[in-house]
Amino acid sequence: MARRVLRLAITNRIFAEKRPGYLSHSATSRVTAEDQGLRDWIAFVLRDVVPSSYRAVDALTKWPGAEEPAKTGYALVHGAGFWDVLAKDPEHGRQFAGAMRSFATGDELSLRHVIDGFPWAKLGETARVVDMGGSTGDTAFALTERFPQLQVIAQDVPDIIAQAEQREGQSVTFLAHDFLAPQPVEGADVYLFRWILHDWPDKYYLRILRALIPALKSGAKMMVMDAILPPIGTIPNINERGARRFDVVMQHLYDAKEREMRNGGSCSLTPTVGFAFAAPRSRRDRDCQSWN
Ligand SMILES: C[S@@+](CC[C@H](N)C(=O)[O-])C[C@H]1O[C@@H](n2cnc3c(N)ncnc32)[C@H](O)[C@@H]1O
Repeated sequence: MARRVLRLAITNRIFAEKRPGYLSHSATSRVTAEDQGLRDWIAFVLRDVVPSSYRAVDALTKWPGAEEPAKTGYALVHGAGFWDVLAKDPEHGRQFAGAMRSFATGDELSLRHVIDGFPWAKLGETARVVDMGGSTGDTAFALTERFPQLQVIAQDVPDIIAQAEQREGQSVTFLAHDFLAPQPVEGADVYLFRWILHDWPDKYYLRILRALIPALKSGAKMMVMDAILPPIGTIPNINERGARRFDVVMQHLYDAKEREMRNGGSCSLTPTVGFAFAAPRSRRDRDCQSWN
């Protein structure tokens, strides 16, 4: 059986059989063996995404219009919502954080868009940045590496924060915090949401924003980094397909969505709770927006 499966894999350039009966690595199998993040990504797709998609129609039929992360194709497969499963299974959480790290290794989702997309240096010497749902700190470390004067606080759920490690010569503060609860870090200059709001249906999105408001000082910025769905057919098909694939996966995993450009993308609901639009900043000048 192994020979049959491996020979199928070889047709996808995974492993090679240069001499009949002798298996060797191909570039693809070698990078998979050596790159833990890539393996985490593959595990995320196979264990979380694909089975959830298979049950998505069942979930929509059972709970139409639910707007509940625990009423999804994912929940039908795993018996609970995505975030609840991760909270009980640290290895699953580690794997998800690894998958996120792996996503950021490609140019499209690179951390350099956070670093280059905003004039961080102009925030001043004592500026504080809170990375909401900041995982094990990749974004926070990228920011402090380039802008050592910034004080960056990475917040996430307790199990993820427990897995975060300091990096030599850099200092990031890690804080377990549920962003549905009132924000404990008051008066920061920037509250960053990188790949957060697209994980949440509107009802929860508004709860996240409302929980932040009492901590805001005058002039504080809320920075959102998410994809924005363009009007259909207005960008190259390969890019649009990628964005719409993410949109549908957000539904299957969390009953959430990528938001549309005509509604202000992932900033669409911010005016509802009193935020004002400041400026779009992105590599395409339109798919990341900052609000204050
Ligand atoms: C899609 S990941 C994005 C991670 C990170 N911002 C990045 O850019 O790679 C979403 C993050 O939100 C965190 N998260 C989920 N629910 C949360 C909650 N209630 N409070 C705080 N963080 C949460 C997850 O643990 C995860 O790290």
